Amino acid sequence: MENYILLDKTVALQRIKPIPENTHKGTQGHVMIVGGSYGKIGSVCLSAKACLKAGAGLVTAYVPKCGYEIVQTVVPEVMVLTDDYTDHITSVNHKLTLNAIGIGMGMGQNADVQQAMFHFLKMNTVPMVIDADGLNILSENKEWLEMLPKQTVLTPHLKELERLIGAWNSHSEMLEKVQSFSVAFNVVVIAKGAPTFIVYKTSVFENTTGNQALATAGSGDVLTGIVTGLLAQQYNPLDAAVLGVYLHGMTADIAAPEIGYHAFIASDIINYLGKAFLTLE
Ligand SMILES: NC(=O)C1=CN([C@@H]2O[C@H](COP(=O)(O)OP(=O)(O)OC[C@H]3O[C@@H](n4cnc5c(N)ncnc54)[C@H](O)[C@@H]3O)[C@@H](O)[C@H]2O)[C@@H](O)CC1
Ligand SMILES: Nc1ncnc2c1ncn2[C@@H]1O[C@H](COP(=O)(O)OP(=O)(O)O)[C@@H](O)[C@H]1O
Ligand SMILES: [Mg+2]
Repeated sequence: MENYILLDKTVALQRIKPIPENTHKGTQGHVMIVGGSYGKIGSVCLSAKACLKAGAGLVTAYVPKCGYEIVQTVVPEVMVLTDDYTDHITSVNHKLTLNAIGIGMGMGQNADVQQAMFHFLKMNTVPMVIDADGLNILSENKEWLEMLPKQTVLTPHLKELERLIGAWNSHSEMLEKVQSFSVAFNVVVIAKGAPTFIVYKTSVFENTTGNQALATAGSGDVLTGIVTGLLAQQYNPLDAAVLGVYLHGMTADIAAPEIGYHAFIASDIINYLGKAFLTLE
């Protein structure tokens, strides 16, 4: 296949940038992570913390009211804005100047949430990563895909991908369908699995890091936080996706000989992220 690239250390090294010595939190990028609903605020905590650990300067979580104390307690470094409603998001109102937005994890898909997503997409021009229920809502309303800012990053696992592009009969057909989808809507697609593929138009990157330790709740939420954090630091969307996937997988590769596959949880991806970055120093 044309433009088929194995995403290894060499490819990652070509894309990583050093953090300037004289930078400050205001220039490291401000991210808003939008998501959560009653019982699924943890997904936002994981995403927001991962985003900070990927180097973002400021992170604000936008959650329903029930998430306020949870996020403030679990991740004190993260600022919190709340929706007017208690259990789920009904609108995305903010006056922040943002560099990137990650949206969808734990958000649910009821009618209020879908309306909030529609009005948000109609006005938003900030670079975006869309995950989980954000993707499921787009699958239910495919005409909304036209509203996405160019090179929006979508992070479906294979089930979410099927909802978005329809079923496929072979691996090569899946990649062809993702490529056509990427061209049609000018989006970067992270097709998550074992392995993960990053597709932008005709380019396909096959990731070489990661292992079965990542098969654990919240590991995708963490990936969304990492990619959004990189996007806010002025990586272009494809580079943010490529580097984010590589580093996310690397955490599990570093952890495997130390703690094995069973006990590794999504918070460990966050804990090992520093060591993963160090492999690219
Ligand atoms: N602590 C939390 O608050 C958590 C919240 N989460 C949220 O829970 C909501 C539901 O997410 P789910 O992903 O479980 O729901 P989905 O219904 O989208 O996906 C799960 C289903 O897809 C199937 N599937 C097939 N191939 C798969 C693949 N390669 N990877 C994953 N699943 C595959 C699974 O077997 C399962 O039936 C999302 O909003 C998500 O963000 C989850 O991220 C888990 C942690
Ligand atoms: N066996 C595996 N090998 C490598 N990576 C895996 C494996 N299982 C899961 N992953 C990775 O873990 C993440 C799971 O994402 P997702 O299904 O969205 O989780 P969640 O919604 O619970 O956060 C993806 O990045 C996926 O590539
Ligand atoms: Mg997920």
